Amino acid sequence: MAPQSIAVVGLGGIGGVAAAALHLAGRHDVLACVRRPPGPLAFRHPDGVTPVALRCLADPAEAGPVDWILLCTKAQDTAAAGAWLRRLTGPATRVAVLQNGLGHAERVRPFSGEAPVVPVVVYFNGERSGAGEVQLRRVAGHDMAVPDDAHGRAFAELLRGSLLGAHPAPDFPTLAWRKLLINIVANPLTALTRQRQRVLRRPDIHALGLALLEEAMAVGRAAGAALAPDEADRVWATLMTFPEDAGTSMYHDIMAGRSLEVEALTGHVVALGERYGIPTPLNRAMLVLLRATADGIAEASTAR
Ligand SMILES: NC(=O)C1=CN([C@@H]2O[C@H](COP(=O)(O)OP(=O)(O)OC[C@H]3O[C@@H](n4cnc5c(N)ncnc54)[C@H](OP(=O)(O)O)[C@@H]3O)[C@@H](O)[C@H]2O)C=CC1
Ligand SMILES: CC(C)(CO)C(=O)C(=O)O
Repeated sequence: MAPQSIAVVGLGGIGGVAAAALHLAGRHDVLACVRRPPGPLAFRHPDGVTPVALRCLADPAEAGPVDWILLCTKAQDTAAAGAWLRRLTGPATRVAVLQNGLGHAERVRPFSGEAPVVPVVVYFNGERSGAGEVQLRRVAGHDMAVPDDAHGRAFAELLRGSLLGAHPAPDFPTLAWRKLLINIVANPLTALTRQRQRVLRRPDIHALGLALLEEAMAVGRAAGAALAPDEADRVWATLMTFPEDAGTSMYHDIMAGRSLEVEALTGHVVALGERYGIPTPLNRAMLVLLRATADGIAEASTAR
């Protein structure tokens, strides 16, 4: 693959790790599109800590079309990043969406038009600290999964030689559902308890998590995902392989008083449950708590 121009939109946990890894690999021209230019960044990864000096733009009006856009904002911030997507998209642009949830292409099409979209299931854990550090925590298995088509394979090739890899997966829709299952338990349970993933080791949280998963799995199966009969146990076993000192993206948001990615995760499962006539009372209860918490955060930030 010839050197590509890559714009990473959103330099948080995931965007920070992706931009740093691609920049360090040195094969491509990486630009970070941010709201506020960050100071110097230190990239903490399994092999050590490396300083990275990323080229940054803070004004979409200064951006032009690139080969690849990596959209790394929260799902609810996609529209706010629309000005970046419009300016960065040209006839040869592909958009990789590194966001949790489903429906990646539908979220970005209003802003990137006909550009091919690569939905990316992200498995690695990324954390951006206020101290100018971005940290990659690896999990067992692949860092990311993409559809096994020409654009997905091109995304995997883009990352070749970097600290991150993407696996082109023929059963991508089921993998995306499996990831959503992880997110409808790990994210709300860490955020609402304000504890990192260690809290998932509690037997009472385990029991609640399995019950949330059983409801969501019924919805996933109705939506066509090929989930195993013992999928809930498998999801929990996967969660137990994650570092217990890792947070989740929603945990970091609640601790920092930022908006919460509620509707794309628990909200989506509850909405699909309604569509298919599948009851999801426990997820609905989580949704009420998450929405009330998110509203409280918004009110507190307006009052400041
Ligand atoms: N963190 C993780 O370990 C994982 C996260 N994910 C998913 O990846 C996605 C990204 O999550 P994560 O990296 O944790 O989120 P973060 O909140 O850490 O980062 C999101 C970034 O987007 C930026 N942003 C928001 N709006 C705009 C805008 N209009 N223009 C430019 N930048 C903008 C924010 O900027 P600012 O700094 O100014 O607020 C922030 O830096 C989410 O969908 C999440 O669920 C998936 C797997 C793991
Ligand atoms: C896998 C997990 C729970 C942790 O990285 C995640 O997807 C997130 O934090 O949003």
